[in-house]
Amino acid sequence: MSLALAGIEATRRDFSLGPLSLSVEDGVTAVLGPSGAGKSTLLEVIAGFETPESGTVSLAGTRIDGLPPEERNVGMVFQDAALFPHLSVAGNLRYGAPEGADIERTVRTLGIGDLLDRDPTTLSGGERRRVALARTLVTDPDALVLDEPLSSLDAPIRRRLRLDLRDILSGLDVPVVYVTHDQEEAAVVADRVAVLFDGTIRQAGPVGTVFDDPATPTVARFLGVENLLEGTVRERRDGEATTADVGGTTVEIGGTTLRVADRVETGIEQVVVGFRPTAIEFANGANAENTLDVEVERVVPGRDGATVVLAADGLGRLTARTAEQIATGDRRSIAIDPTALHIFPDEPNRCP
Ligand SMILES: Nc1ncnc2c1ncn2[C@@H]1O[C@H](COP(=O)(O)OP(=O)(O)OP(=O)(O)O)[C@@H](O)[C@H]1O
Repeated sequence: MSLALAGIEATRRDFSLGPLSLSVEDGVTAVLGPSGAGKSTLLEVIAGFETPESGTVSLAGTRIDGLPPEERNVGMVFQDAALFPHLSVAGNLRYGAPEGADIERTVRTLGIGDLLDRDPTTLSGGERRRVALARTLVTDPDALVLDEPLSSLDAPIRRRLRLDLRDILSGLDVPVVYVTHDQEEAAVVADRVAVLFDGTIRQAGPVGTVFDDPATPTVARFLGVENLLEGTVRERRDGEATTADVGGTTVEIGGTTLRVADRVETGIEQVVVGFRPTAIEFANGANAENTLDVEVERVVPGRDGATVVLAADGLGRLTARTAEQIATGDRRSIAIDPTALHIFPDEPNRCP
């Protein structure tokens, strides 16, 4: 089964979604984007609650965009996981389930057997999400869309449930569109990701590809590539891009040069170089590449080490993450692995 959107354009007062095309195969595709990007609007176009001005929505090759929501067989799980308060959990599951629905199997899959006699108002947030998902799954949908299904849950429950969701959703054999603004959640639950900004898809592909190789500085910044620096190409070198054989590109940024293992086409001079805070190492070895002297401006302790703001001559401020003992005012030497640097060649892709 595949779900395909082609040339979708929808307007909501001041907001325009699209033009947008997206193909979703069986398995989980996360739609990831900041608040107001149009993620919910996109789901509503798929489920039939929003009518686009142009474009088509097809399921298994058949157009469904002319059908009302109840005839599309697209299951939708809403953000607030609303259940019928006057029915028990079992009553909620039976309500709307088609003749012969395998409620028993869904109950087992979601591990909610103990909850069947409960009044929905007595459920915890996590339990309510499971029941809301179960209620949608018993309708045996041909496609499933979920709008931030784990929002407003406590972090530990969220972490546990997203692992469960991964197993449950990927076992369904239908296309699943999973909306979230949380990149970690997307990486755990989904196998593909589409990044939505200002109503358009900026990049779509396997989770690993999009996270490792963001297409533009805007996508990169959203995915945690916090250091983005504008520079000029000084040298292009062939050869294996390894530490032993210095291939790649040399970029000058404010009088400092950085070697990037990526290549840049001839003719492109102005680039943006990006790297994650974790790409910065506090160097001990003198022969590490891309070594810079920095001053520690700020240290913010965190769960996985500290986030550190560094002032680097010529480069401005950099953000690093480290478990090392470090204090404001320290002068340190850092090294940035050339293979951890991204290079964005296009002129319109300036630092966001
Ligand atoms: N019913 C509506 N009427 C008018 N404008 C709307 C309506 N629903 C959403 N919008 C606007 O459309 C834009 C996109 O909203 P949407 O809810 O799709 O974004 P989102 O990416 O899901 O955001 P969030 O992560 O905050 O839920 C926003 O600017 C919002 O204010």
